[in-house]
Order: sequence, then structure tokens, then C-alpha cells
Amino acid sequence: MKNFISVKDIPSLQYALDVAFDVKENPFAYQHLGKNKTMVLIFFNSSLRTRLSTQKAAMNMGMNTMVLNVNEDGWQLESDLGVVMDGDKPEHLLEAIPVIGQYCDVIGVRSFARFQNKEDDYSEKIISQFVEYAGVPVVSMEGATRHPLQSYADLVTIEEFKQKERPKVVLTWAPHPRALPQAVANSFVEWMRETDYELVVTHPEGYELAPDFIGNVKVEYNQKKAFEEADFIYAKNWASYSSYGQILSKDLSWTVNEEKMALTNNAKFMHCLPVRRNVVVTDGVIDSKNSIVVPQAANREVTAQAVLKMILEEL
Ligand SMILES: NCCC[C@H](NC(=O)CCC(=O)O)C(=O)O
Ligand SMILES: NC(=O)OP(=O)(O)O
Repeated sequence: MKNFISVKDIPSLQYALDVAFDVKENPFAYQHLGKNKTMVLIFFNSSLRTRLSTQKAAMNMGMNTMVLNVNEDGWQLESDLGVVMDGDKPEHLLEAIPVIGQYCDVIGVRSFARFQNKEDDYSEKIISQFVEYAGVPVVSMEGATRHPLQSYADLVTIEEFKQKERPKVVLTWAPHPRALPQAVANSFVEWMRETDYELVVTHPEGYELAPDFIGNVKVEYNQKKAFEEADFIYAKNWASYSSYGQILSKDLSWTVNEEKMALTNNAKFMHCLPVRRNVVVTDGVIDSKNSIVVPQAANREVTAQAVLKMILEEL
């Protein structure tokens, strides 16, 4: 594998699952692959899980890691092409990216949607420049439109907890005080569409995901109806795609609560975290025995390591 940006980069879902379960069982078996190799992790946005799990995964693989928080301790980086750089950004991505590529063997990048321009976000303006100019493999640690390390961990988690071959998996929109990217939801749908699970997405009108991501996945506007017989409830807020980046609703009747979970088939509750308690999900649900958010987060280390293994094997 050269880069890891979307589900299309893995050889197959089954192969990715096999690698993930293997590294989960044998985390230190492949250190020879990463010996004397370095991963640089570049963050344009905050992180807890991705930062720690990806570094831990790289260390498990015998790699060294370096972290750059662009907004705190690097030069501010210009990403627009052809601009007169007489403003507040001293360095262009066109130099910064190949320079970073000189110092490492793999680059991880986190760069969220900025919500200034739909085309810029949906063309993955930042990550695609990394892929073009880095000269080394690039791993998305959440781009503008996808969060593939998260979705891969979500898949592994569902495989571990599912009680039936073809579970019903429901992605539900939930309210939030801020405008959040569509990346987690897009990517979750993109990965789930590669499985044979029954997938249902529920959200208020106006929150439809981009057509390329939702495809012909079933959308049920009645949240309670969507929850019926669900085996997994995956909650996430996202801002509107059609009214790009706007908050159209903060309706707390969409919060995942005990009453709605009672409609399900004893469903497991999932969220990528960080999560706003008693806005996205009630304490009662996230503190219940059916909440698997912590093992889900633990699998972030597993899938980051699986991705690094697949990349290092081809270096
Ligand atoms: N990486 C997982 C989620 C990251 C991001 N969440 C956030 O920014 C939450 C921030 C807040 O709750 O204010 C998102 O939704 O894409
Ligand atoms: N789920 C996730 O990506 O968490 P962080 O934003 O803390 O990395």
C-alpha cells in the first residue's frame, strides 16, 4: 500500500481485517519492518486518540516518530496556489511538504474541512498536495472528507462485537453546539458500504451526506424507526453538506438516550470521540454496559499499526 486516504487504498476489506487481527494479537512481531524508519505526524487540528494511537502504533512497528503541531509550533503554511505571500503565512506547502518528506519515511496528516469553500474541502486540497509532493507514503489522520483510520477501527470493532453475521448498523446524526465536518460520517458510510451489513443512516432533513458517499444507502428520517432492531448505534454530529458547513438544527430530541436505545436489539453504542455528553448522547447510554466507545478507541492503535505494516512491507 502506497498511501492510506480512503477505503480504496486497502487491497480488500478481508485482507485489512486479517492484518488488523494479526497485529492485535502480535503487536511487536514486525519491528524489523520499521527499524530505523521515521514517521512524522502533522496536525493542523487538535487530537487525543489519533495522536497517541498512531504514535503508539508506529512505536510497536519499531519506528521513530516526530510530531508537528502546525498551528502551535510551526510556521503557518500557505496552501493556495499562485498567491502573493505578503500576509501572515511565511511558508508554502509546496516547500514544506517535500522538506518534511526528506526527514521521514511516512507522513501522517490531519487537516479538517475548513468550511470556507466546499470545492477546496471536497477536493482534499491539503491532503492531495501531501500525496503529490511528499515523496513518501501519506496516511490520512482525518482529512476534509474522510477519517479512514477511524472507520477501519470502527469496522474491526463491529466485527469483534457482532452477534450475527449481518448486523443492522445505524449511523445517527446527533445535535452539537458547533459545526463539525462530515468526514467521520462520510468515511463510516464508505467503509460500511464495502460490507454486507444492513446499513441505515438517520438525520434531520438538510443533513444529507454528499451523494458520492451516501450512494444508495437507506436514509430513514424517522430516528426512532431507524433504531428498531438495530445491533449497533453509531452517533455523530455533522454540519450540513447542502447548506455547506451550516448548523441547521440543535434539536435535542435527536440526542441518543435510553428510551431510543430500548427500541433496538440491545444495540451497542459507538462514537469516535470526543463526545459531548448529554448533547450527543446521555450519560445513561454512554455509561451503560452496551457502550463500546473505549474498546472502539483502543482499536485505533490496532488499525494504525495495520496500516503502517501494509505500507512498510512495500517500502
Ligand atoms: N476525530 C474525531 C472527531 C473530530 C472532529 N470533532 C470535533 O472537532 C469535536 C470538537 C467539539 O466537540 O467541539 C470531527 O467531528 O471531525
Ligand atoms: N476519534 C478521533 O480521531 O479522536 P481525536 O480527534 O482525539 O484524534
